[in-house]
Amino acid sequence: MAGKVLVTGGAGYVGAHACKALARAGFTPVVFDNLSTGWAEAVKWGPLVRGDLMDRAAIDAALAEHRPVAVMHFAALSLVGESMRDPGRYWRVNIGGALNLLEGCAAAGVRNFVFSSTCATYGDQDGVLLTEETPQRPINAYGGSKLAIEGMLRDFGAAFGIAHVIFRYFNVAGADPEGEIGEQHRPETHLIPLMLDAVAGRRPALSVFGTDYPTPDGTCVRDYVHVADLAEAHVLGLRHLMQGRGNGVFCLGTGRGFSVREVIEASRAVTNREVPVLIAGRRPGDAAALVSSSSRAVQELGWEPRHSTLRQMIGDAWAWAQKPGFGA
Ligand SMILES: O=c1ccn([C@@H]2O[C@H](COP(=O)(O)OP(=O)(O)O[C@H]3O[C@H](CO)[C@H](O)[C@H](O)[C@H]3O)[C@@H](O)[C@H]2O)c(=O)[nH]1
Repeated sequence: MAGKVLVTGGAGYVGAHACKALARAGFTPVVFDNLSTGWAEAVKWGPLVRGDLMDRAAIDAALAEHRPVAVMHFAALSLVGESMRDPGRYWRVNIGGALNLLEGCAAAGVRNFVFSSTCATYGDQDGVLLTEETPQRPINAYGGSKLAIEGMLRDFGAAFGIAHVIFRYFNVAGADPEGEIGEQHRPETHLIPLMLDAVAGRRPALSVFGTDYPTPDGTCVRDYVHVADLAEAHVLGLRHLMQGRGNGVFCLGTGRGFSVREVIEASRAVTNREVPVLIAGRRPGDAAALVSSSSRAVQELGWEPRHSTLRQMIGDAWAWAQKPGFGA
C-alpha cells in the first residue's frame, strides 16, 4: 500500500476520477468534502470525511487521524459566470479554504501537495498557445482566486518545505470509461453535458454563447481534455513529488482547440442525433480561445492523454448521460 492521500473535493467531478486513479495506483484516497457540490455516491475508493475547508479544526482532525503522505486540493468554487456575479464569495471561499488547508499541512508536516489550477488564470490572450511560462492575466474572479493560490503555494513551499505540483486544467470533459462515475453538477453549466441533455430531450435546446468571437467560426475555442487522462496526470504528479523531483507547474490540455460549433458537429457523429441549438449572446467572463501546450507534462511526467479525442469524450459523457446518475 502506497499510503493515504487526502483529497479535498474528492466527491466532485475531477476529484472523484482522481480518487479512482489513485486507488488503481495503490494509494488510499481519503476524501474531505462538504458535499456542497459533490456526491457521497462518487466516493467509492476510500473513506469520506464530511468537512468544510473554512473549518480549520476539521482539517487538523482529518490530517491527524489519517496522516496522509500527500494532499490533493480540488475543492473550490469553479464557475466562471458565477464568479463574475458574486466575486466576494469566490475570493472568500477559494482563498480562505486554501489558506486553512496550507496552514494545516504546514502544522501537520504534510510535505507533498498537488493543486488544481486552471487555464482561467491566463485570461484572454488572443489565441496564442498557452504554456507554463505565458504571463497570467485572469479576467474573472475564479481565475483570479486560483492565481492567488498558486502564489500562496510558492510562499508556503518556501517557508515550510511543502513540495508542490500545480496543474492548470483546460476544459475537462468526458466520464469514467468504465462508467462508474461521471460529470453531474447542480446546476449544470458546462457545454458537453448541457448539449447532451438537449440531445436527450431533457432540455429544449443548447444555447450557444456568442457567435461573434474572433475565432474561425465565431464561437469560443477550448482545449478539451478527458477527465480520465487528467486523473492519471495527478498520479504522475504525486509520484514526481514523492520521488523528490521538486516543484512543478504543468498545463493539462491536448494542444488542439475545438470551437463550440465543432463540438456540436462531433456530437452528431457520436449520437446520431441532432443538437437543438439556440444562438445566444456572449457569456460574461469567457475568453475567445484557450488552448494549451501540454508538452511539459508529456516530457517531464511521461503523461499520455490517451482518451482525449472529442469522439471519446463525448462518447463517454453520452454513456454516462444515459445512466440514472447520482441522487437518482
Ligand atoms: O450552455 C453553454 C455552455 C457553454 N458554452 C460555451 O462552451 C464553452 C465551454 O464552456 P464551459 O462552461 O463548458 O467551460 P468553461 O470554458 O467556461 O469552463 C472551464 O474552464 C474554465 C476556465 O476558463 C474553468 O476552469 C471551468 O471550471 C471549466 O469548466 C465556452 O465557450 C462557453 O461559452 C455555450 O456556448 N453554451
